[in-house]
Amino acid sequence: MSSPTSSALEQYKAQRASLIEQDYLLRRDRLPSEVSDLESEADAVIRRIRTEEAESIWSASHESIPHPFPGMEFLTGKSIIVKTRLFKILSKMPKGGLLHAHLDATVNASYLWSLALAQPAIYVSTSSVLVKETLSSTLPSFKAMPKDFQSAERSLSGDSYTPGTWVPLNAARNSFDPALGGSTGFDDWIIGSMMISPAEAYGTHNTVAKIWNKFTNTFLVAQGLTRFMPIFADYVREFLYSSIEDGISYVEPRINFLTKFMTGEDGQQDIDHKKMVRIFDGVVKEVKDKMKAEGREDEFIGAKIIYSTIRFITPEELDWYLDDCLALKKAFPHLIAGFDLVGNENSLYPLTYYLEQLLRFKERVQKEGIDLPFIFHAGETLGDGTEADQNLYDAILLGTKRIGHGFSLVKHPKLMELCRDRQIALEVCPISCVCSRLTSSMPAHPLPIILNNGVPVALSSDDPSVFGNMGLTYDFFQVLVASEVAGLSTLRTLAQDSIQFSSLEGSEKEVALRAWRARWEKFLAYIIESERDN
Ligand SMILES: O=c1[nH]cnc2c1ncn2[C@@H]1O[C@H](CO)[C@@H](O)[C@H]1O
Repeated sequence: MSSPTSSALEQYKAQRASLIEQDYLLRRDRLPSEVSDLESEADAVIRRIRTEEAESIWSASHESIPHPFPGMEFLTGKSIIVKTRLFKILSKMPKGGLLHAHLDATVNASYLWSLALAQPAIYVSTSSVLVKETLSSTLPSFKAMPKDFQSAERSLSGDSYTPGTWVPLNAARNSFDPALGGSTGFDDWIIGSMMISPAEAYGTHNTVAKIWNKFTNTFLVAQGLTRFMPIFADYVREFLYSSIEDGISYVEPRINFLTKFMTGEDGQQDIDHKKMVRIFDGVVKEVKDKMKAEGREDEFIGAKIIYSTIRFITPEELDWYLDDCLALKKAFPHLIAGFDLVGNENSLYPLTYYLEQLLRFKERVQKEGIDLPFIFHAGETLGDGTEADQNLYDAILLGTKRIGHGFSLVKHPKLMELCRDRQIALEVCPISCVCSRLTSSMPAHPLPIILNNGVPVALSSDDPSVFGNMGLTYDFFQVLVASEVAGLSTLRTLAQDSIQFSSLEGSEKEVALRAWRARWEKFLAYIIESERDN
C-alpha cells in the first residue's frame, strides 16, 4: 500500500484544523474570542487541576465506590467531589441566579430538623406500627397543634402505640425504641425520609417511576414542617443565607401553593397565601438590609416567586389557583414572577388538559396589561412522543418564558430552533436528572447539545435538600468535569444566562449583571492567586 503524498497529508491537516476551529466557534461553551488574558490564565489553572485530579483523586480506590470517574452518579460520587481542589475553588465562584428550585426542598434536611426540634408545638404520627424491617419505608407525619392539645401517647414505638395518634415530637424522640436506634435512630429515620439515598436511587428505586414515589414522599414529610409559620420564616432565611454563602446572588424559587392555608404559631391553620407571601417578602427585605449594612449588597440582589400548583387538580380548581396567583401578583407586583404546574409529568395531567383555563388566563393578563408569564416545567421525561414529552409543544405555544428541565427538547429540531430564536432559556438541573434516573451520569447528559445549539441555559439545583446538592457548586462542578471542552467560559456563560433570563426587570438586571461581572473578575484573580499559594 502506498502512503499519501506529503502535500495530501498537509492539506488534510489544514482542513482538519479549520473544521475544528469552525465547530468550536459555534459552541457556546467555548467562545474563545471573548476571553480576557486574566480568564485565559485562570482557565489554564482550572484545566490543569482537572487533569491532575482525574489522574489522582478520581483514579484512586475509594471505599465502597467501585468505579469512580469525574461526573459519575452524584449520590455516590459526592464524597469524592468534596475532597477535590476544584470543588473548593468553585465554591467561591459567583453563580448568578438560581432559577429552578422548589422552595420546600432548598434547606439542608438536618437544618430543617433542628428547626423542628426547637418547636414544642410540633407533633408526629405514623400510619402503621414501627418495626425494624419497615422503618425506612414508613413515613412520619408532622403537624403543629394548638397549646391546649392533649395527646394520649408519649411514644411512637411502644407496643401500645395506636397508628395515627399524634405524639409530641421531643417525647417521641426521647422514647424511641433502642432496638430502632434510640434518639439517633429516630433522627436518621426522619432525615432519611426527606432525602434520597444512593441505595434507593441506584438500587431499590432505580427507575423513573419508582424514584418519583420516593421523591414525592420526601415532600409530604418536609411540608409538615416547613408550612408551620415559625419554621417557615427561619427556613426562607436559611435558604437565602446559604445561597448567598454559595455565591448565588438572586433566587427565583417555585412555591407550591396547593394547600390553601399554612399553620400559624397558635396551631390554627389560618395563614392564607397573602400572609405567607408577606412573610417571605419580609425575610427577603431583612436579608437585603443586613447585607447592605455589611457593605455586601452586591452579593444579594433579591428574590422572586414562581407561583406553582400541582398538575393533578381539576381544570375548575386551576381557575381558583390562577385567580389566586393574579391576586398575589397585584398585591406583590415586585415578587410574583410567573405561574407553573409541577409534579411528575409522566403520570399526572398534561398541559393540554388545562388548555381552556390557561388560554383564558393568558388573554386576561394581556388585556389587563400585567406581566405574569407562564414558566412551565416541560419535557422532564425519557419519553419520546408521550404526553410528558409533548408538554414541550404546549409550553412553547402558550408562550412560556423559560422551560423547567426540558430534558427531552434535544429530540425536537423545530423546538430547539424556536428556543434559540425566541431565546427561551432552559432551566437545566444536571444532578436532579441523575438522581431521578433520567441519565446515568453527567457525561451522558444532553447539556452540551442544548448549549451548543444556541439555547440559553440557567443551571439549577431543583431539590437540593432531597439530593444533597446544596447551593450550585455541585452542579457547576459536574458540568466542568464532564467535558474536556468545558472551561471557565462555559461556567461564565451559564452564570450570565441565569441573570439574563431571570425575571429581574430592566435596571435590577443591569445592577445584577454589573455586580456579577465585578465578582467574576475577583474570582479569576482568586484562582490565579490560589495557584501561587499552592
Ligand atoms: O423536578 C421536578 N419536577 C416536577 N415537579 C417537581 C420537581 N421537583 C419537585 N417537584 C414538585 O414540587 C412540589 C413541591 O413543591 C412537589 O409536589 C414535587 O413533586
